[in-house]
Amino acid sequence: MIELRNVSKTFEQKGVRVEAVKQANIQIHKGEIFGVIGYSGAGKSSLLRCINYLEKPTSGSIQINGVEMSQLNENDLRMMRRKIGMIFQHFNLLSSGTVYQNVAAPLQLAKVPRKMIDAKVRELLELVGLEDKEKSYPRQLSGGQKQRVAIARALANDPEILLCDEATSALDPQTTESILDLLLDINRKYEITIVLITHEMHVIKKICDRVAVMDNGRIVEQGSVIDLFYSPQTNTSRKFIQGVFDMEIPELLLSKLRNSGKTSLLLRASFIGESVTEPVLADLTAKYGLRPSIIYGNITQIKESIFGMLVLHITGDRVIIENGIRFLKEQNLKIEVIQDVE
Ligand SMILES: Nc1ncnc2c1ncn2[C@@H]1O[C@H](COP(=O)(O)OP(=O)(O)OP(=O)(O)O)[C@@H](O)[C@H]1O
Repeated sequence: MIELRNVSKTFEQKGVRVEAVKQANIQIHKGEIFGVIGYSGAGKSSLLRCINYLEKPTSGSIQINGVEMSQLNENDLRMMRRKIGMIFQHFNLLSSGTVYQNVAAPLQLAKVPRKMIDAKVRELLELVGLEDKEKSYPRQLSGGQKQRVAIARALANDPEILLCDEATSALDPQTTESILDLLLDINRKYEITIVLITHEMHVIKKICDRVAVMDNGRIVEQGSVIDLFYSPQTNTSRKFIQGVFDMEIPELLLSKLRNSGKTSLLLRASFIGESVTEPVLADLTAKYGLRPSIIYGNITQIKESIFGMLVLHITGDRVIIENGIRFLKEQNLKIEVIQDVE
């Protein structure tokens, strides 16, 4: 439903050209949560703002439900933007308005009758859990509550798409969790397509179905979140994953593992779903006489799937180890040799 084709955005300021987005190609399906992850300056905000034409792309095409955005006049664009809600890192609430007035504002702009506005505002405040705050001003609210008001406001015109610009970056971890739960809830209840940008893999892992990784203006990798964890193709992705699985092996341990004579390998075994690892390792011992030791292990939930990773140290005859690795791969484990520590 959202299609970006060869989208580029170049800024020019005082003779300096910055290519913020370079040739981006993305298709976002209706009802999914799509994340864009990248470090500061990667071009995420520029890309997101191109979707609703807050930034006009320098070149390329953006289509929403088959409508070419560059073909819309000002009025059509305004109507289209009503179908695209947006929330921001710093909430962007009207400080002089109450919670009620903030949520009602887009409905008033759209000239919705007062009675309908009232019913809608109450429904939205209930959805975001702020029924008792309608008379409060933004300054009287916590960060999490402000973001809830912003979400209610973004949903006022029943958008089909919600764009989230680092929506949880200013929040503490616990509040982040509750806002992500709310976004997930909204996505399921209303089947709203959500596009979010973040620099935190945790956010991607918790709620996104698919992800694009941005580096220096380019999309360097995209696909399902689980595939990204299972089989990252770029160093940028690997670094982001390391933020979730801090599996750097201490040098002190590596030097202890370096033994004499036998082949000594460090393997990373990744698995998805219910592949239970323990019997697999026990079978490896029973079948091949190999006795790997577990150096590191982690298991986590990626949206509705289970993803696990083990780092194993294995010693023995190289041919037997190779047979053992083949056996592990047959059990649906992804095996990578991280280091030959011989
Ligand atoms: N309006 C603008 N004028 C000039 N340069 C801009 C403008 N907006 C963004 N840029 C530049 O484009 C590049 C990408 O910025 P952008 O904000 O899109 O990245 P980002 O990944 O969202 O980073 P952050 O997470 O720090 O916001 C940066 O070099 C930035 O300085």
